[in-house]
Amino acid sequence: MIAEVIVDVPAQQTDRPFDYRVPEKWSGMIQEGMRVTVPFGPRKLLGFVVKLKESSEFKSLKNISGLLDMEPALNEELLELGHWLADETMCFKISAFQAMLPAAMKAKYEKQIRLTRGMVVSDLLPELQPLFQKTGTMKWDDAQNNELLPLVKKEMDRGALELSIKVSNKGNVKKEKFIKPLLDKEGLITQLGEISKTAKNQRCIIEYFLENPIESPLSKVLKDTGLSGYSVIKPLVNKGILHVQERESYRDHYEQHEFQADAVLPLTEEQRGAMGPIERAVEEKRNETFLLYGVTGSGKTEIYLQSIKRIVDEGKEAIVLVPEISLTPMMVTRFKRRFGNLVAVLHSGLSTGEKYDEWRKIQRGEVKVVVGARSAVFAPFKNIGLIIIDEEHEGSYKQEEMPRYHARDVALKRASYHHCPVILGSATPSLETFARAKRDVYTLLTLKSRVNQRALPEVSIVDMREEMRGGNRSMFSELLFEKLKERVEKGEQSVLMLNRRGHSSFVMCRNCGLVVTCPNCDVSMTFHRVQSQMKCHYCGLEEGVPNVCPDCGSDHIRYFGTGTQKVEEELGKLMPHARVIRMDVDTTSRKGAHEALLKRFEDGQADILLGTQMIAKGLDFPKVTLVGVLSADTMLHLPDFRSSERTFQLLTQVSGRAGRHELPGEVVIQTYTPEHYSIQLASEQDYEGFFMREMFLRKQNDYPPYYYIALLTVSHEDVLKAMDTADKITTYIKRHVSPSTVVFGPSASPMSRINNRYRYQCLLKYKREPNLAVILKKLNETYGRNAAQSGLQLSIDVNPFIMM
Ligand SMILES: Nc1ncnc2c1ncn2[C@@H]1O[C@H](COP(=O)(O)OP(=O)(O)OP(=O)(O)O)[C@@H](O)[C@H]1O
Ligand SMILES: [Zn+2]
Ligand SMILES: [Zn+2]
Repeated sequence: MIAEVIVDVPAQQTDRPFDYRVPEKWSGMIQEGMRVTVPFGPRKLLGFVVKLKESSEFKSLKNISGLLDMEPALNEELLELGHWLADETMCFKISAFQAMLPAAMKAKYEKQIRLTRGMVVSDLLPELQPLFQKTGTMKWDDAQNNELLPLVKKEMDRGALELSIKVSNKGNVKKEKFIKPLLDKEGLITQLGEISKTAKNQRCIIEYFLENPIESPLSKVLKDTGLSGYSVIKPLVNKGILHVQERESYRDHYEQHEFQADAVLPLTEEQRGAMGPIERAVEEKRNETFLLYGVTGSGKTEIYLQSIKRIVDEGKEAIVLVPEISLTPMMVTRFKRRFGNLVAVLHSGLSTGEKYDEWRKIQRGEVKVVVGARSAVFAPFKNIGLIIIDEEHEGSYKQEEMPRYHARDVALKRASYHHCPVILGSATPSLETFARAKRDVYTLLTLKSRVNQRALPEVSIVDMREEMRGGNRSMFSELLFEKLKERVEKGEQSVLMLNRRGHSSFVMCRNCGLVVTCPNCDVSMTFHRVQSQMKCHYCGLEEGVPNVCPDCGSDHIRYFGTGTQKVEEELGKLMPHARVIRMDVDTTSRKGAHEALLKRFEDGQADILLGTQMIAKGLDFPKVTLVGVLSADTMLHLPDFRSSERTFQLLTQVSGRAGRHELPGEVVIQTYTPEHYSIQLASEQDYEGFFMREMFLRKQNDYPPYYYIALLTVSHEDVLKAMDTADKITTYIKRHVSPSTVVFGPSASPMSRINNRYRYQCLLKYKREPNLAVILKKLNETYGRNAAQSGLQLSIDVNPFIMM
């Protein structure tokens, strides 16, 4: 039997299957979708079996050298999905397959030294013998660290040792010992009588099993008895009193949490109206896409929960996608309380091992629901009954690296395979989605009011230019300051959002106005207070703050702008009594920090939650009655056609955090452009007004959803090379597209240099471009082929989400 294998080399030349012979011993076992190891040139590589066949057109084939899976890592559907993903997003097949699997299943390549066939340990130099005694191999790194390489080299030259590569999973399966008594109650009592009084620990263990005569993990036994180490158990195992078995176990991030089951809420009339069509689609196994368009706090999540309940009751599975930053403990709790152990959670806060374990639970069908960020759309369920994408407009659903996929597209593709419905939910749907709903491509379900008719918060806009003219130089307007103070006094909570993009602290010379920029990228360096360092957020460069201006030599060099740290400082000065929790990349980078901060706020240990965009979504705190936006317009002026849309969405979302429960809410938006329609309409919470206005502009400028776009970016260290290639590419495209497609460029990218690479781009706008796939493929082949040698990089983004 022959296997077609896609090997683990993400490059143009290797982006096709290679034929290998399946050794006789594996002929019944090997299946499509399994991971194997194969010899490839001088190396050994991981690969995916994509097809099994009887014969090959090639004569001399190498054998598959190892099996990494006992079950296919990718089932038939996912394998097919991988091919589709590679075609749609112009990525390598291997990148597509790996994107669908947890990181733990990527290959770990380890150099090792082993005895050459026919050699025995005693043939080696005496110093090396003990090291090869056990397995006949040793790790290259160990040899290196122990200065043994010269000896090893000698033996290799003489042919006694050889180098090999061990391919294994990056992550491992956790094993745990499980202990159970082999004797009944009476037996244990008898043993207790026989054991010496001084063997306290052994007695303690026996007494434990008298109380709990069931099998328990070693860790639990030790924890409950306060003893440590397996060594206290071992004598009892040797005596035949206890039995030990090592088995696989799962690492559970939520082990410490207890989730109490909660009641299903009786739906409001509006909610029932939306549930009806979803239920019918589920019943009829119809592949229908719904847009659940409901204002913030209208009870969308409750509808998700109840729809999923139906699916699970039928024995089917559901995928729920939530943006990474909304995947808060609060959200997880809602699902865990409803579905208990049937829920798997996948988010970036989990360790590699925890993610791997959640994935295995899904693959084995031990859970029925997965709640997760973008990549959870690839959950290896076999019988999907429903896919939900909450906050469907969110940018984090688009992956900004290879494969550049959008989770929404993948969800729709999977739903059509499984003949099941999809629910897209949002208070501020993306223009693309709402337009489709208006044209009846998607079924529109609307929730106009908040649950229990709670009013949407009242929004005031403050013109910061006038504050300035009035002599207020603080970052707080008088109105916002008054309201904040009032909340602190009344013991109510406030949320303050600083829209950070482009407004984080920078370092400037007050004498000549120079702003310190990154030497590798054309962006200003960001000042970080804690380490007193400047960082470039694009290339990662870190530098100390200069004492004198590099340009004019003045020592009046200071940091400026309103980073969250700066706001925190100012709050400390203005309202020394207020307790503030700050949430930004700096305070949440440690594992679990995000959760802990939110918990403190929820428990009422702070008056003000101050943060970046990450606090805008999903939070549902009863005592929050005020939301303040410090600078609404920082995103408005970015060179991206979606900047108004993003501003509108963000302001609406963050406003929705106020007054969700008994207490009414208020919102204060500070801005330098109060007249802008995004800000005006967000303050009126008028999504449809915004939609009309923005659609008009998109139509005028030939942008999505009227046109599709594709963005090609060329980068090279040599500015002329980058420019010249972009020019060639643009010319090629212009010559081959149909007349209705518009081609722009070549032009410098908005981020014209990142990490010392100059960037040029070419932009296509098209309604229907039958040649697109062929053109892009051709360009990829031509310019991707020798990427390593030429130093040229071409990135192709079909339907880009960020235009930089
Ligand atoms: N039928 C119902 N009866 C009573 N309370 C409900 C009902 N449905 C939802 N709620 C409650 O109303 C609040 C808001 O509901 P939910 O979080 O589901 O809204 P949402 O539309 O998903 O919110 P957002 O998108 O703004 O995060 C929650 O506290 C929820 O428990
Ligand atoms: Zn200066
Ligand atoms: Zn940089």
